Amino acid sequence: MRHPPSVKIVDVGPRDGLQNEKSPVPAAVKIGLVHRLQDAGVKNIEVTSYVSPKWVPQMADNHEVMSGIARQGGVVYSVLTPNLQGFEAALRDRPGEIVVFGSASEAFSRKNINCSIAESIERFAPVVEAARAAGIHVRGAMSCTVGCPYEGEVAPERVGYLAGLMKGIGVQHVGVADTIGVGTPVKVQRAIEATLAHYGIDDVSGHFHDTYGQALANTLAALELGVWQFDASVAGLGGCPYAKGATGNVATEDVVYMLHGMGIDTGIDLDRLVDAGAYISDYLGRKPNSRAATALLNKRAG
Ligand SMILES: CC(C)(COP(=O)([O-])OP(=O)([O-])OC[C@H]1O[C@@H](n2cnc3c(N)ncnc32)[C@H](O)[C@@H]1OP(=O)([O-])[O-])[C@@H](O)C(=O)NCCC(=O)NCCSC(=O)C[C@@](C)(O)CC(=O)[O-]
Repeated sequence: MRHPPSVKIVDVGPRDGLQNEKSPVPAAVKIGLVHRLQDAGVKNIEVTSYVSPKWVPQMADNHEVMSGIARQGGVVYSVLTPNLQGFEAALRDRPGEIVVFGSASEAFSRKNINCSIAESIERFAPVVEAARAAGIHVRGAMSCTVGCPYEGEVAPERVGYLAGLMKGIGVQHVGVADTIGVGTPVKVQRAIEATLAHYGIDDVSGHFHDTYGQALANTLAALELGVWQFDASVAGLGGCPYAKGATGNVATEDVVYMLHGMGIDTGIDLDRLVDAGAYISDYLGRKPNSRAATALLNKRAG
């Protein structure tokens, strides 16, 4: 099995990781986290989202956070938005990449919180046209394409269907997302294969939550199909506001530890990444949800 020589990691901790926190996290702390991530060599950071503050109050400070970052050359600061209203607000904050999202399962519509595939595509299709006209790269998050809270397993045909729709409206890159962290390696591989019918390997990434402890195995399974881009969340921050009990993304520290152990370059300094995870975990008053970070912190403490 040949693995890619290097892997691109998008740290989604400041957005996906913190969006679910019950108590407000001050913008200054979020900015501090972004600074620590970039100091650790993370070149892709999903900073915030431009969504309804009624549904996701934690991201209401998007402008303050984006305008407070001391930007480093070579770092892409991405933001998530579901509609033109959010895109127009995001544009003034000069994001490097826009992430749009849609549900493969229509599950969210049943809770009347998100929407059906058709509704979500209708909502974010204008964002794609506008972002591309502005020269901004567009990534599509294909939520719930591995497992879904209401339907369980998602058939690969439905994943392929969603990927085809994304392609049809001009989304340049898609993330196969196990939003609730129920996936196992073979299911992940099937979802990725279905996506690869529409997108080349350079335009597909993996986004795995760790609810059942499978996220690292799922990352490896995707890597074995040639996927070389992954979302991960420092200190394993996060959960899903609409999926009760779902935990955070795979911890960036764990992914980096695994990849470096396999001789795969990430450009990330693991020790400094552990510092970034410890910084936000200290603020939140809990331990990092990362086995590698815990081991390294214990080692430091002697
Ligand atoms: C889904 C919609 C857009 C439907 O938005 P809607 O169709 O306008 O209807 P609504 O009733 O849900 O919301 C209406 C209110 O939201 C406002 N609104 C509407 N859009 C925006 C916006 N962009 N920015 C600011 N405000 C907005 C709108 O102006 C209105 O305000 P009001 O008149 O009541 O005062 C809205 O409910 C919403 O933004 N919900 C939050 C969705 C969200 O953030 N979900 C979590 C992110 S997805 C995720 O985490 C999964 C992912 C990507 O990580 C992948 C994975 O893990 O698998």
